[in-house]
Amino acid sequence: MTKEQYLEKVALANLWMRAYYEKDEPLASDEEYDALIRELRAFERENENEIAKDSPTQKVAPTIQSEFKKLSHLKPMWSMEDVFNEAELRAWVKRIKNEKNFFIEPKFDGASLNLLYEEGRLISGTTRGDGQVGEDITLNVFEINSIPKNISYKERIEIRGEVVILKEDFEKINQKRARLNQSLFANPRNAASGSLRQLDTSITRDRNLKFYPWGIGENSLNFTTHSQAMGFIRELGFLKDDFIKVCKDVDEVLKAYEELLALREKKPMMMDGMVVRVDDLGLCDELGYTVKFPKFMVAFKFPALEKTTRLIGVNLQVGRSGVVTPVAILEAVNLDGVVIRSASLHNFDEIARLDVRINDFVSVIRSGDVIPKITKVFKDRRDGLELSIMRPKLCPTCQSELLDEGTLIKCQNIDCKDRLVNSMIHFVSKKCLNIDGLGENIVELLYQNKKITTLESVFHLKSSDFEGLEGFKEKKINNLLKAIENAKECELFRFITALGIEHIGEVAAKKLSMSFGLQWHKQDFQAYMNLEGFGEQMALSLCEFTRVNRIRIDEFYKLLNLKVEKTKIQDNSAIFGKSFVITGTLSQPREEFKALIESLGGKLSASVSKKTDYVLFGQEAGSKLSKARELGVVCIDENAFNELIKK
Ligand SMILES: NC(=O)c1ccc[n+]([C@@H]2O[C@H](COP(=O)([O-])OP(=O)(O)OC[C@H]3O[C@@H](n4cnc5c(N)ncnc54)[C@H](O)[C@@H]3O)[C@@H](O)[C@H]2O)c1
Ligand SMILES: [Zn+2]
Repeated sequence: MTKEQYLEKVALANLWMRAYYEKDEPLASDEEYDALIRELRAFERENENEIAKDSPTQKVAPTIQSEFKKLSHLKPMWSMEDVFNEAELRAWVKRIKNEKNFFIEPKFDGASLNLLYEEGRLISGTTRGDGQVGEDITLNVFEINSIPKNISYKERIEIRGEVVILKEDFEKINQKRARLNQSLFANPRNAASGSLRQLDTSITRDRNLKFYPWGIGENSLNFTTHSQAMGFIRELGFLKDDFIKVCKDVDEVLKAYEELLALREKKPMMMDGMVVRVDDLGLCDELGYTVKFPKFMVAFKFPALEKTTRLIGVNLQVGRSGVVTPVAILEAVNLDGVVIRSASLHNFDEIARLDVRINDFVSVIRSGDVIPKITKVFKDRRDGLELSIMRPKLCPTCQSELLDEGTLIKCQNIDCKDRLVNSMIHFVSKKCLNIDGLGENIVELLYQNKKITTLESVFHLKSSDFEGLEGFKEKKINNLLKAIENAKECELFRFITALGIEHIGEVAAKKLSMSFGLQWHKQDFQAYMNLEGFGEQMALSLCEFTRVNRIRIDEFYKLLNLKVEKTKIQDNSAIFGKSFVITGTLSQPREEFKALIESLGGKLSASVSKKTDYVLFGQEAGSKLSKARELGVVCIDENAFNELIKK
């Protein structure tokens, strides 16, 4: 590398650092950034006199420009040296000339936070910043529940730790940001940092952040080991992870690493490695610091779960409802042992929002979910060879014209092969008719051989249909036919779920089955609307589906012998057949009143109309009660209700 190339790379690394620390919007994946830093270090080792003053290797982080007031730390904060394998860990051990008593704990992937307590009161909270000066985010810090505002220790002390976001919350926040057309957080770390470094404290409150202490700055404690000191700190009311211990030698550290790595999927927050540090504080002092990190500790990194790859194409999949879903085809990339070749793009609006094109470099992450996601498109790396992803006009399977509804694009041909096959796969799946032995591949095979053509045809399958099909021996055929026979006797709600009606999942199917039994498909809009938890979309979808399929469902019944569990209803009660609306806060959860009313043959509905018989109201009842009074509906409180049902 020439000096010029070196300086260019320093500038690029600084640009990436700024985007990462200042905007929480990385321009590269960690892997790429780390590779760049390794190149810089290699040059700097060979050319000690040429090291650029502003090289990222010479500072914890750049001085952050933001809208926050700046606050100096009493004691500096540091970055941490990485080791990636046993050899590098052992090399570090050799360098520090210490082979025993290592404190280890998870390295959560979040944002560092420095808390200052005086006289037992939380005074301020600051980000790490450039290590000397951080951003004053005290107001936001007060919104984090796991940070005690008062502690029993009265001396002045700086407590440092990691603010993390849970994986499930990360997914939820990104889903919400996608809906609001905002850029996604690339990873939970950026999300945690972004949630702390913003001016609206209510956002911080809503994000359910957690704080885990890992260190102490300014203090006048008198402990001889880090483990003792942190034990004391945690007792002041901070969160504690289970996986914290002192290992007596390097072998134990290596064992702990394997154990912690095995816990990675299970932990509710992201970990990017295990922190290993010298436990003896006297020795730590002796070892001291470089310009960038303590010499007495390292981050023993885990394999990356987020990487940069290239989008090389888009596949279109037609689901059972006809919705066409674009799936990104990626240049294969290994995320912690799993080779990723595709990622869902959800829909065409998502593609437009990300402005992702074929040949783009993208960042993919596997967080809590199994399905990898594209969180970033690196637009500044485009070279002009990118191709736009077009909204399709024709169904990729049956070539019929697609209906473009905006967010969703649908194939409307009900005989479209993919629609049929996917409907059948759903129909026989575990949550639906649960026909063991009819997996995806077999459904495809039977469809291709024209043995099943409609949902009904599954029930007409006979031994001879399997003749000549690969892999089907007598026993397998008999088992499958037996499973189909059994499925005929399944519960009604499974059958309703199996039909795959839009917006009607298992819970709604149960409700329909409980409320209307076998007549569930002969109700009107208002009857569906009156069901607890049913909204307009669901009711409309049911009306539309049953209008078209009413006779078909009756024909189905002739083939099947469905079990109906209807709520046992007391038909002689005083409220039999009466309709109720509940409003306000009652002495018991609403669910209990609902169950009681339903068991006595009463009906519940969500809104008040002239047809409502009773409004049961509790504390702080609002507009529903006033509307009921206006309409002259009988309004009763809990006491009156109890009297009524006694009759
Ligand atoms: N993608 C990019 O463009 C880009 C840019 C800059 C940095 N980065 C990434 O950031 C990382 C380097 O950042 P860094 O210098 O802030 O270091 P770091 O995040 O790797 O390590 C230091 C930090 O670890 C945290 N930490 C978590 N658990 C800890 C524990 N138990 N004890 C002590 N500290 C703990 C602390 O907040 C501390 O500040 C690298 O992974 C790098 O790839 C990426
Ligand atoms: Zn089609």
